[in-house]
Amino acid sequence: MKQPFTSGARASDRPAVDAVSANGRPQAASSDRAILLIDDNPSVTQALAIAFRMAGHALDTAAGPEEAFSRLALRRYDAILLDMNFTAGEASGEEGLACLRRIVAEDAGARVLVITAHSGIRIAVAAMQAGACDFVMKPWRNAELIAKVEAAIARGAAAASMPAGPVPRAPAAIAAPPVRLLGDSAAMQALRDLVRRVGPTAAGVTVTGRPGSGRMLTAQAIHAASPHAQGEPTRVDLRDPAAWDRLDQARGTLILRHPDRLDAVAQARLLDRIPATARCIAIADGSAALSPALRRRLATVEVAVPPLDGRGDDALLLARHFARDAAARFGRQEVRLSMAAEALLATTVWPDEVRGLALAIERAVLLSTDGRIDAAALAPPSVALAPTATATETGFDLSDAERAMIEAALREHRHNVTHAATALGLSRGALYRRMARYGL
Ligand SMILES: Nc1ncnc2c1ncn2[C@@H]1O[C@H](COP(=O)(O)OP(=O)(O)OP(=O)(O)O)[C@@H](O)[C@H]1O
Repeated sequence: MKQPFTSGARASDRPAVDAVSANGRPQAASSDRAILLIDDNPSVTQALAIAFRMAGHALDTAAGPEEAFSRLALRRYDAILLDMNFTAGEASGEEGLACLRRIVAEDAGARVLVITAHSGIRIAVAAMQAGACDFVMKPWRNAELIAKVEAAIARGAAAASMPAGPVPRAPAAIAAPPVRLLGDSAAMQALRDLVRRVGPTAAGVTVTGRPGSGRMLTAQAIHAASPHAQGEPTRVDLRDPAAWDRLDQARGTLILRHPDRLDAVAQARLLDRIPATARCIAIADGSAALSPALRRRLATVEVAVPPLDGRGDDALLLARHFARDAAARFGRQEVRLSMAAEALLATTVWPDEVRGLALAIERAVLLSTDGRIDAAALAPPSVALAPTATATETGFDLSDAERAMIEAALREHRHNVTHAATALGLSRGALYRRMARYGL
């Protein structure tokens, strides 16, 4: 069971504030520290957001691991506060431990403080063993909690300026967010595991999969898990003759795009040009077209990125992530996906895989006027419920997707056909005809 949050911080508990505004209210000092709180209890997140703001720190919140990894992919946080249970009735701490292990595996420098129940010593110990840097027990005093977070950040900054370890880190304030391969499907968990295993080795790795599925992101994740992580990888698109000159200067990681599209002579030339000390990560449609000699150099291990339609609910998870990202980049409020939009996402095969999905979501965020994305906003005009469109033309399975979208829209609008039709971008008559066709 989750412990109730005690916000009973006395005035003396409150951290000092730097300034007082004209209206006499305390004004938040601005540190450039960014902290992420992962907790599903809105009263905890709201109370702590105020307490941290008073102490001069920005606090972002995530209601659970999915949102947390999305936020962690968008920016680097100086510290992360992690509750250990997210499901009602769950008190084992296993959910928090799994989340902690993934955070630390993807970013060895992450400063994670876990929040445990007052009797949660066993969980606190397991968390420290798994890589947490401190723990806080419920109920806490805000000043104490903030002091612990500040101390963790200070220790992190000191560690970052120490001589480099095997996978050195750049100082948090200037570093880009760590590479995060998002997705909770078994296929994506297996991909992350493989990245973790091959990343630290010197083995040549070829990342294969469909264009737009995340091959470059996977190559970057392998590089990020390697001993060369601090340096920028040298990228060479082998289709561009002018780019070949970069091969000669390559140090550390060399990311080679499309070696499989070279003919046999060019593949032999490539093998001669790759510096002996370079760690190669190739990106290819498949490894079959590589000559045996090049395969030995570039594809000791093949890492296959799964197609998006084999990743279950990941399309939805990614859609929410891209919506969050787009809203931040375009200066829009965060948008919500309607049930019909979610139904569409669950059944659509995007022509350009994850990139196609990201594009559709970004467009929908930009064009949304009411903070939500409906199904009609997601399908490009040529595929949106168009009677002439076919599955082969668009990759969009009309029979399944259309029925699911219509059912979802009707459910969402409590069977008000006019409202459901508007949400779907159809006239009432067109919706009635489709309802009849699907027996709805
Ligand atoms: N699992 C994922 N989590 C988060 N973002 C993802 C994921 N997979 C792909 N993306 C994003 O989708 C876009 C396309 O991915 P990426 O560039 O890695 O594809 P690719 O397979 O290398 O495509 P191409 O070879 O055609 O350039 C990028 O913006 C990438 O960050």
